[in-house]
Amino acid sequence: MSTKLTKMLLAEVIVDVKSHETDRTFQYFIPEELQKRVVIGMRVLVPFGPRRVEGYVVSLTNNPETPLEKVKPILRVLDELPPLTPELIELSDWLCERYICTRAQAVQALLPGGMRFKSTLVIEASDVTPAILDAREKEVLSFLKNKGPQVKSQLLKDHPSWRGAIAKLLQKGAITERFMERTGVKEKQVAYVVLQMDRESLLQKLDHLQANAFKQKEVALWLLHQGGTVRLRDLLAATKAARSTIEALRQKGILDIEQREERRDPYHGRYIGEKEGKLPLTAAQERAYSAILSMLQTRQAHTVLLQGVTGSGKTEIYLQTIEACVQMGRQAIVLVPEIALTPQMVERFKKRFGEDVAVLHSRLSPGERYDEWRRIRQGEVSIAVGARSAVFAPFEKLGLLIIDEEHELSYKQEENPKYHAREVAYFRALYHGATVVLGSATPSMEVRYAAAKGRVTRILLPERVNRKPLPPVEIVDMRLELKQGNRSIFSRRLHEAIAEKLAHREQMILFLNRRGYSTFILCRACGYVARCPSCDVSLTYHYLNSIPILRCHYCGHSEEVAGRCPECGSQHIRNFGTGTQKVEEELLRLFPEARVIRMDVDTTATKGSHERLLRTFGAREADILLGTQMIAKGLDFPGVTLVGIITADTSLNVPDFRAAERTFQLLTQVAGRVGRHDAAGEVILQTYHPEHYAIQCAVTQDYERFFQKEIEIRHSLDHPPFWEMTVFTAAHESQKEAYRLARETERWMRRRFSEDPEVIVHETTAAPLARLHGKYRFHQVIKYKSYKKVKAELLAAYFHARAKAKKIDGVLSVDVNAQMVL
Ligand SMILES: Nc1ncnc2c1ncn2[C@@H]1O[C@H](COP(=O)(O)OP(=O)(O)OP(=O)(O)O)[C@@H](O)[C@H]1O
Ligand SMILES: [Zn+2]
Repeated sequence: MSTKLTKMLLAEVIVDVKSHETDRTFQYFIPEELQKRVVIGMRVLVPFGPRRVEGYVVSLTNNPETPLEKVKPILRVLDELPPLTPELIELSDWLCERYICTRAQAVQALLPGGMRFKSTLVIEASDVTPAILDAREKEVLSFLKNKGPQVKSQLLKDHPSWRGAIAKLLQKGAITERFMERTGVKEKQVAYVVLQMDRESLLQKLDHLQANAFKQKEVALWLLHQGGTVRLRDLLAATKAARSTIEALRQKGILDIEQREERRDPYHGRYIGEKEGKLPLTAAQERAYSAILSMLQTRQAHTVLLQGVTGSGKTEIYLQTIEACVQMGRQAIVLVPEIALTPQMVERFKKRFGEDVAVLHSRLSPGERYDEWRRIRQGEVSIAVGARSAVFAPFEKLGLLIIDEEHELSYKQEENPKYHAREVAYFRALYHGATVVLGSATPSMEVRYAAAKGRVTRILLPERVNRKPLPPVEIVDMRLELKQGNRSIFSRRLHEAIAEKLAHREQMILFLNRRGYSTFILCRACGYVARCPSCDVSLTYHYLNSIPILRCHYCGHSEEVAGRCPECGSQHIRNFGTGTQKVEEELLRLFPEARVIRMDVDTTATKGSHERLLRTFGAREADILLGTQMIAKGLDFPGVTLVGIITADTSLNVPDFRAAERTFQLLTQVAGRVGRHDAAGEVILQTYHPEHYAIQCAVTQDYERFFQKEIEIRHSLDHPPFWEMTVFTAAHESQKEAYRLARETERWMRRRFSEDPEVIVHETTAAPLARLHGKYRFHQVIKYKSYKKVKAELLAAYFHARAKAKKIDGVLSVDVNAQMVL
């Protein structure tokens, strides 16, 4: 026994349990038979309380923390290759520290979601029926008997009032609980038929078969003809053979059936054979390319801001620097915002690099994601293109990390860990001595300011590749339109332009950053506005299969539209404001001959719909592409000669300090969709705020002027990039409790930092979205110059207030380096 013990090694394991109390590593011993496979970074199955959960080995040791008899064993190893590299383990530690999350959350952010091992607590009625049950208990029991086994947490969520009854029924033995386990996605195994002998021996063998075995002969010869290995499914389909025929051949040793792994390919080998060569670079591109290349060669971490107007050929620079990087034996990651939304981008990478590219984004099935991820982990590809989470692509020799449209808010994750892809890229660049390239026509204030301070190298591409000027932008003041009696969505100018383009068979893009039919409905008699019962927002009017319906864009609540005001009974209840559905309806009314494609969250919900709509438009089978911000970036259609901005004001009215920046960026991006090719283009911009600097600068597409103006405002208001901002959000059904909870963090931080000029502790205030999902929300904002200084206290304040939150059933969350404060 004792000799065995000295041989035994222990593993320090992060367990998949969602709680700050279990946020440390646990020791497990490594059974003899798993000695070889339990290595650092490996995913294992371990017992935890009554459950079996997934865990991640972060180190190995021989020093037990508790008596060895009490240490439980690792049950199983879940992968062939450890999914976490040493770098990723370090990165997960950094994520915890930087964004205040649990270690399990940090590790899971690094791995493709589908591979997680899940165990869920299920309850069901037993055979025991106790004599005495109260009404509630009877209700629960009959529910379970009718509906069968239920996931406990879900049931409690749906019926919070059943909690007590369920506990009592468990005590009485009337219901039982058990863990239901589900392993995550696995390699896809496919049955193959493999010939077991060479041609000569096969022909001999077939000669000796009985004369009536002609089907067996036919199948064997077909297999020989196919080269000896085919999928079982294909063989059955091609030869129409029965299973028994195959079995007979197998028993004679002529063939065998093997399970082989088959990669799921989200792009089905598309774009193969459509390889595209590189373009000769323009002088400006060449300068940018050489600058990035020389940084790559230093093998030191560098950051470049590639600031190029729309159509300046940034993508070509990405492609060529990646090629150079791969030739150096290193790897590259390219992040694009919501890649599923830019199939044109994927296409360019696939056509340039073919099989050397893995694509990662949320619209892939879990199996496809897992396989693409494994192609990266196993070193089969050198390039990963994807949305935010692709920044974690498990490459081991990273050279280049490119973030396209660097200013996009979607690079910040809104759930734990609330990381910013740009910051993760910096971490990885430092680890690997890699270069980070941040590309944008309208850089974020943070990055442009860092360039001004010399922390980031700025490279400018001031002109479009083809020297085409940026399109002229014409402002239409909608207040004047109204004064002059035009109540339509379209100004006379825009109306005219649409008619003219239609007559010339030219294409156009119409932009409105608001989906649904109208913004809200209002009773003109009493002022009643239909609001969500659980959120502090008005409901949006939609048409769903031509039936009007009211919807909450935050919680998904929907209800019928009343014909009369539910408050005063008046019939003067009308909808106000304009969404994409209403614009579409108006277009069809005013221009019945126009072929319109509407693109927003509602029309692109199904897989592939986004790509299909864009392809239709690209093939010029439609005249007008109408959409939300989904169509603002990355698109390049030569047939488009007009961009119409229905209203520039939607993002301006958002109660957030980035509203002006957002508006300027969006408008510049949309305007950039036109005039990129031979045909001249124009932009018509409708607004009620023509004098606003964000709109004025967008009209002249003058980024630098915008930056100067905005940076002054940020400075005078103590906003980022001068200060970093962390936000505590407290939520509770009771307004008072929500406020008190947020106040806890304020008090804590004040006590530590009231004298410190480099930390600003703001007063607790109601959140702009003051109620959501039935809970009141309060914000408490901390601003500081150095995260290092506040880190420990932020964490302490969070733990302190979270303990209170637990007692009163409230929710407390913290967002470090918050991007949006809603
Ligand atoms: N060196 C080159 N020679 C010829 N054409 C080029 C060259 N570089 C880029 N192009 C073409 O110019 C167009 C614009 O380039 P690209 O899409 O790379 O610009 P971008 O800066 O990424 O634009 P956006 O930010 O608007 O998406 C593309 O059609 C591209 O094929
Ligand atoms: Zn709601």
